[in-house]
This record gives sequence, structure tokens and C-alpha cells, in this order.
Amino acid sequence: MPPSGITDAAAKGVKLERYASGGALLLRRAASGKLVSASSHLLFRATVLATLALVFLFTLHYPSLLSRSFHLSSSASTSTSLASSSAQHSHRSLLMSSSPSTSAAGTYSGAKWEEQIRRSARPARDGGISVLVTGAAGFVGTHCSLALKARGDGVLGLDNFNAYYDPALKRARQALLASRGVLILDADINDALLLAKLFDVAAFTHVLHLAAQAGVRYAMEAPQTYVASNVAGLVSVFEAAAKHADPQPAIVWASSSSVYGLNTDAPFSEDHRTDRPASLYAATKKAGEAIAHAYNHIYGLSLTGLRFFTVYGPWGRPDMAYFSFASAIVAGEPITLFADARRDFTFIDDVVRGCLGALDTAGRSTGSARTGKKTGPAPLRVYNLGNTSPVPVTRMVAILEKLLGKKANKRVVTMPSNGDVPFTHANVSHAAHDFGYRPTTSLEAGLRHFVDWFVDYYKLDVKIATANAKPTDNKTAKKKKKMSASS
Ligand SMILES: O=C(O)[C@H]1O[C@H](OP(=O)(O)OP(=O)(O)OC[C@H]2O[C@@H](n3ccc(=O)[nH]c3=O)[C@H](O)[C@@H]2O)[C@H](O)[C@@H](O)[C@H]1O
Repeated sequence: MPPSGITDAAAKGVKLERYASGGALLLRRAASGKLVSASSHLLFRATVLATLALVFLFTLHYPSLLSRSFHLSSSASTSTSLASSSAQHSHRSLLMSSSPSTSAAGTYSGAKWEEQIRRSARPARDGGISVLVTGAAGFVGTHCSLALKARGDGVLGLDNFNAYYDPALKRARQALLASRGVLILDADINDALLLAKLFDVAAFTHVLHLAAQAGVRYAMEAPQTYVASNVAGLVSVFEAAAKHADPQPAIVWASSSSVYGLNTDAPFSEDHRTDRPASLYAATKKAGEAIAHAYNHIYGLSLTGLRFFTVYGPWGRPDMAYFSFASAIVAGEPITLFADARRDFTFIDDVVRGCLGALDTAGRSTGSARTGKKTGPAPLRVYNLGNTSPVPVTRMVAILEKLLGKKANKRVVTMPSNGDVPFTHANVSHAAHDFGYRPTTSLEAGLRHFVDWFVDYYKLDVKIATANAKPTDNKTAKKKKKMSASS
């Protein structure tokens, strides 16, 4: 029996002959009155030729797509899975958090680049961990990266530097981290090709996954970005860790206090209901917790979700109320307060201690990227990281007024139906028990640290008040300089 290739070639030859003689054949058929049948054959052949021409043109115009899949599938250890990643690329690109049209894997390559990655990720102490921090140029990501590096752990950062809030602030955080030896790559968590490559280059023991679309109310304006970052992006990170890292890292990731939604039992405990989200943001974080369950169950990933409670502090997020209110007070602009809102404001240093405690106690993943199987159950955990003492938002504003020495121009309105919840209040007994989490910073002390940084960073002409000083009124305040960004 001839090899199937020969049979195929013979069949193709016959077909080609038929195509070549097709024109003459059709003419004869037309002459014999079979016009309808001949037309349909002609149409079919024209379609085949047009398709071939289109494929040819596409190949000429998009050689990068072909070369990328060739380049990646030539990588010995990850060839099969990366080839399938490549096939899925066009689907993913629709959901990219910052809509990059190509993978950064092409930009980031070469022996020098790999050495930079390994240097940043390498622990400087015996027993140190190696952590891939996503969202490393974000607020919590920056602080955690600094703390990990300071105690001798290896850190490699990833951030897409999107414009949800001032990217210059993110670049300033990146520069700060660079000065401490932490490299942050400009890349998106939905870039599966790059994630796979990173797990190939460096042996991360842990992932601290903090990249996300934050902000409760903004979800009404840009719903798809929440799905892209908090759902698709989370899956992208879990996929890469499950299928491209050997051994698999343990993952600690940012969930949110907002998952408690319309829960009225207080303080919020991890045992309470979380099936009534009040915002799409909360729903995507809740979805993340369900997704974590599936990846833990199937792939044996060690997964810890941390429910952060309104984290604030130096190098914070300008979109959050304490930050935007401080800016508005300095600028003499009005602020809108939602009546009766209370938050369990949690200072960044306390949250960082919680994140490091969660990393240190994460336990191992039990799956294997090589076999695709797990050897046993892996840890699946979720913790509240709050301050345990809710404070009215009006009180937060009063503290800012005092520190900045200036009265706010307040407008109090009924809380709009925008996904907000009236109050949050954390019970942190699980985190206290499992890794000694004990928040110690009062809102007064924490906001003072924030205002110190805020005034210094933006080079404001503001004399920070001592504890007993009284704020000035708006008329005096208008004489003060407006805020100006330093970067
Ligand atoms: O714990 C979380 O999981 C979330 O915390 C944070 O959400 P929130 O607690 O809503 O913080 P933030 O916007 O600072 O509003 C604070 C307070 O000011 C009130 N608020 C807000 C705006 C305004 O104009 N007026 C007002 O009164 C408002 O009603 C609220 O009571 C993160 O942004 C979010 O990404 C997520 O991490």
C-alpha cells in the first residue's frame, strides 16, 4: 500500500488537471445547453481562487502573526501549550485590559533580558521566596514589592500602566522600585504568551496577583474593563501558573470587601453570604473567588484571596475618596459626600503585613504543568484584611481638613444608586489566627502619613497642622497654591 502522502499527491494532481482544463470543459457544456450547472461550477472555482488570493494577501500583510507562533512553538519545553496559546491569541486580544494588539513576548527576549528577569526575581537571602507581582506599579503592588525586596525576597513586577488614573504616578512608583533593584515590565496580565515565557525564564515560588480594574463606581462607566482585567486577566494568570510553571507557584491575589455586597451581618466574616454583590466590580471579584475554587480543584493551585477593605496611604490611588478629597480641599474645589457612608479604612502598612503573611503561609501547589495532574489537595483560602473599626466618611474628611489646615467645601447627598454600599466592617480573626494579622493604624495616624507624602510628592505649599491646629475657612484657603504634580 503506498504511503498516504503519495495517494494524496496523486489525487491532487488529478484535481489540478481538472482545474486546468476547466475553462474548455465549461465552454463545451455551455454549448450543449447545460448553462446553469456550468455557472455554479464556475462560481465555486472563482470562490476557491479568491480565497487563496486572500490567504496570500493576509500572509503578506501579517507576517508577525506567523513568525510569533513559529518562534514560540520552537521553545522545547512549552511548545504544545504555547502553540495552543497562540491559536487563542485573537480571542484574548479582544479582552486585553489595555488592548495591546501584540504580545510583549516579542519585545522582551534575548539572553540579556532573561538575565535581568532572573536577577530581579532572585532572592538575596537563604530561604527567600521569588515573587511575580502583577500590578506592581499600583498602590498595594508597590508597597508589597518594596517590603518583599527589603526582607531579601526576589521580586519581578508586571504592570500595564493604563490610564485609569495618572500614569505618571505609576511611573514614579516604578522608578522608586527600580532604585531598590525591582524591575517592572510593561505588560498586560492578558498577555498569555509573555506570562508563559516568564514562568519559563524564572522559577517563581509565588505570584502576588494585584493587577485589576479597581473602583466601585467606575464599573458603571466602563463595565467591560472589569471583565477584561478581573475575570479574563485572573484566568490568564491562573492558566499560566497551572500550565506553564513547573513547579507551580502559590498564588495570593486581591479580592475585595465589596464581595459582601448587601450583607447586613456585621462585622463581615468570611463565613457570611457573598452572593449579593451591589456593583459589577464586586461581582467580578466574587467571580474571581469562584474561578479560584475551580483552579484549585482541577489543577491543585495553592490560592489565597485577600478581601481588602478600602486601603489608603502614601503613594495611594488618586481615584479614591480620601485622595481626591485631599486634592479638592487643597484646590478649594467642592466635594460630594454620600450621607451616612462608613468605611473600615485600612492603612497600607497593615495590609502589606497581611499580604506577606498570606504569602509566607500559602502552602504549596500540588499540580504539575508537565502531567497536568495534581498529586493531592492544595490550600484554598480567603481572608479579610480590614481595620476592624468603621469610620464615617464625614470623619475622614474632618481629619483631612485638620491636617491640611483648611475647610472642605462639602455637599452632602443621599447615597446614589451607583454600586456603593453603606458600610464595611471587617472581622479579621481568620487572618489573625493563620498569620498573625493585627491592624494597628488608626485613621488619624494613617491619614497623617498620607498627607505627609501627598504634600511632599506634589510639592504643595501646605503646612501640615499639628494635632491641635484648626482648619482655615475657604476664603483663606483660596490664597494657597493649587496642587501641581511633580512628575
Ligand atoms: O474595599 C474595597 O474592596 C474597595 O475599596 C475602595 O472602594 P470604596 O470603599 O468605595 O472607596 P472610595 O471610593 O475611596 O470611597 C470611600 C468612601 O467614600 C464615599 N464617597 C466616595 C466618593 C464620593 O464622591 N463621595 C463619597 O462619599 C464612598 O461612599 C465610600 O464610603 C476601592 O476604591 C475599591 O477599588 C475596592 O478596593
